[in-house]
Formats: sequence, C-alpha cells, structure tokens
Amino acid sequence: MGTKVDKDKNSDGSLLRDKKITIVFVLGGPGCGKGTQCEKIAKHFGFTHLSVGDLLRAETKTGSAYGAMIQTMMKEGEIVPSEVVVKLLQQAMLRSGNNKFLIDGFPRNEENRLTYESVMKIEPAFILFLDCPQEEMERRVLNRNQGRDDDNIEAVRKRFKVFSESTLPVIEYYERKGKVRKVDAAKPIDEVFNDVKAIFAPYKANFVSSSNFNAEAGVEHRMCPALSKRLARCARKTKALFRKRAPV
Ligand SMILES: Nc1ncnc2c1ncn2[C@@H]1O[C@H](COP(=O)(O)OP(=O)(O)O)[C@@H](O)[C@H]1O
Ligand SMILES: Nc1ccn([C@@H]2O[C@H](COP(=O)(O)OP(=O)(O)O)[C@@H](O)[C@H]2O)c(=O)n1
Repeated sequence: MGTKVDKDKNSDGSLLRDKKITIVFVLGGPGCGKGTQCEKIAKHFGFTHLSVGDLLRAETKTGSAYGAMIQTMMKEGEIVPSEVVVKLLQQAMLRSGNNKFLIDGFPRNEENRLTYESVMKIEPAFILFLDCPQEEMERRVLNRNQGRDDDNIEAVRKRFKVFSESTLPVIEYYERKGKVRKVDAAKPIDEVFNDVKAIFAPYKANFVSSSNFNAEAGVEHRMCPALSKRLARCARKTKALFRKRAPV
C-alpha cells in the first residue's frame, strides 16, 4: 500500500492482490439458519455481518425511490434487481469500517453473481453453504415470529422454488471452483456452529474486534483507506449501471 505500483495494481479492480478484504458468501434456503450462524461468526471471528434481506427491509423503510418496488418483490419472494442489492452492499461495507465481511443471502442467482463480479471484483474467500432439508426449513420459518411479510406458507414455498432454481446453480458454480464449505444445518444451533467454527478457524488470528453491522442504524466506524477508495470506485460504476437502466 502507498507506493505508485500498489495503487496501480488496485486500480485494475483486483483487490485480491493486496489480500486486505475477506468476503464470505453465506448461502442456504430460507430458514436454514444463515442469520443465526452469521451472528455467531461475527462475534467470534470479527466479521461484519451483512444480511442482504435486512438491508433490503431497511431500505423499504427509508421512503427511497426503490422502497415500494423492493417491498412488493420481497412479499412475493422474488429476487430484487442486482444493481439495487450491490449498491446497498457497497454502502454498508463503506459504513462498517471492517475488512472482513459475511454476506448473507447473496448471490442469490446468476444475475447477482455476475453483477457482483463485474462491479466489485473481489473474489470470495469461500462460500458457506448451510444445507438443510426443506421440511425443517419450513418449520423454522413458520415459527420464526419476526413479523415478516414473507414468512407465510405461500411466500415460503415460492422462496424454496427460487432457491432450488436460481440459488443452487450459483452454489454449483462455486463448487466447481472448489470454494464451497458445506455444513449440515439440520443439527441444533450449537452443533452447527461447532462445524462452522472449524471452517473459520484460520480467521481467528486476524480477529480485531466484533463488528455486527446494524442495517438500520448505519453506524459509522473507522474505514480502511484502501477499501474506502476501492468502494468509491465501485459506487461510481454502479451509478453508471443505474443510468443505463430505465427506472423500474
Ligand atoms: N440449527 C437450528 N436448529 C433449530 N432452529 C434454528 C436453527 N438455526 C436457526 N434456527 C431458528 O430458525 C429460524 C430461522 O433462522 P434464521 O437464522 O433466521 O434463518 P435464515 O437467516 O437462513 O432465514 C429462527 O427462528 C432461528 O432461531
Ligand atoms: N440477494 C438477495 C437476498 C434477498 N432478497 C430478497 O429478500 C428476501 C428475504 O431474504 P432473506 O435472506 O432475508 O431471508 P430468507 O429467505 O433466507 O429467510 C428474499 O426472498 C428476496 O425477496 C433479494 O432479493 N436478493
């Protein structure tokens, strides 16, 4: 960092080279326990937990231009356009001040993955796949009691369909790259976390402090300058993408 050569390296979009940012995608069907496990990983290993579902729900409350569209799509269990999601992720990463991120519920389809790749260009370290039978996920979602619009039987069934038709192919894509770490998520919470802990063990050494990102509060923290610059560049690219598309 700091030399002209290093700056030039970063500007080609390949942040991996300076090994400063760790991104883990956390995937699995609705109710498999992504949020539950991410909260624990964030605490134990100093990652910032970014739940795309939570970011989208927070966005619906801001009265933004996209809020109403997002609300309708989520109620129907549909996947929100990737430009919106990637933009929210960039903003959240910028605010977090961390350089280790758990991105929960993303990429949910090929469009998410391709948009992320073209805009962010940060290869995920690995994909944590919480594998759980559908009947167990259905039970968990219907007992979740968080007052979510989409935790009813019709929306849950649609989300299962979206998961198997759109998200599983993304997991298969990363499997072919040797990046998937699969865990049996049907076990009790602490047993699942034991398996998860073994996967994250190499990240313990770099643990600085727990940083559990609050989507609604948008807390400001200290920002790593390299990440800040990188994300600012990504934000400009996303803006350009938005300009190309007519408003939804
Ligand atoms: N391993 C588990 N065993 C039993 N219940 C669980 C387990 N993991 C999560 N839950 C519960 O299931 C529900 C869904 O979990 P959550 O973490 O919100 O899933 P997701 O983020 O994947 O939708 C929550 O009520 C949570 O407390
Ligand atoms: N990458 C994503 C993630 C979530 N979402 C939306 O957010 C909803 C809830 O996602 P979530 O991750 O909070 O919850 P689960 O369906 O995993 O329980 C999804 O059904 C989608 O409508 C999206 O559009 N794109």
